[in-house]
Amino acid sequence: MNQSKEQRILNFVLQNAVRGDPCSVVDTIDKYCSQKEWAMNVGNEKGKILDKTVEEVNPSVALELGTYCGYSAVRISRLLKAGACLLTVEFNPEFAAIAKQMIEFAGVQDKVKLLEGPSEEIIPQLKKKYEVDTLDFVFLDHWKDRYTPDTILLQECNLLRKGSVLLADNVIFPGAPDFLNYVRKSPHFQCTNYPSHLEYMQVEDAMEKAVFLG
Ligand SMILES: Nc1ncc2ncn(CCCCCNC(=O)c3cc(-c4ccc(F)cc4)cc(O)c3O)c2n1
Ligand SMILES: [Mg+2]
Repeated sequence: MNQSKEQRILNFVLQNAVRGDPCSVVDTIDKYCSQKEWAMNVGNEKGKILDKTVEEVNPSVALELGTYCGYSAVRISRLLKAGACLLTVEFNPEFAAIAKQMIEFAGVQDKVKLLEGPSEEIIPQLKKKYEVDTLDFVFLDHWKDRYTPDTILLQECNLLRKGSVLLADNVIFPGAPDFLNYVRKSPHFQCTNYPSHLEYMQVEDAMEKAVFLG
């Protein structure tokens, strides 16, 4: 049974990165995916926008939708203060298994909780099952046509508070036009666009920050 691309990425990290060093894990994934096999990690250019936003918000409780191999989970959790946590949601069991190993190798497992399942099922469970009050930061990087329904679901579940920050990947490519429309037209969000490029490519992309106004 030949290996998946995601397994090859993990193996490259296990053999080339420094155990317990999240930065070396992130850099090693970027090295592999820029030189050997493209993969849908947020990447280093958009990753720096993600870093700045996480540092600005300094969240106690963060949510990520779409874990994939764990690149952005490692990237986000390395910046979290003591006692803060990232809940990351992945519904593909194979990707979740890869991400779990990636997170443990990076040494950030105490800050990250990997939840397996579709966002639409997990979000309504966050308060009762995962003891979340409200979310300080949400990184949207899952199905692009789930960004809007899940943003509405987060509001319906009272998981956002005045000042909660949403950051969405890929709003240009592959694109999330209905999400841009929704948050930019809504009186409940203050939006900022960050032009960038698709990971490891010279294709235009962007991230959108949407601050919940209550
Ligand atoms: N509801 C729910 N709940 C939980 C979940 N967990 C996973 N999923 C499914 C997520 C499936 C992957 C999502 N990500 C992307 O599709 C993505 C694609 C590209 C891309 C692709 C082809 C190109 F030619 C160029 C660019 C680049 C990106 O940066 C992307 O993030 C879930 N869904
Ligand atoms: Mg993405």
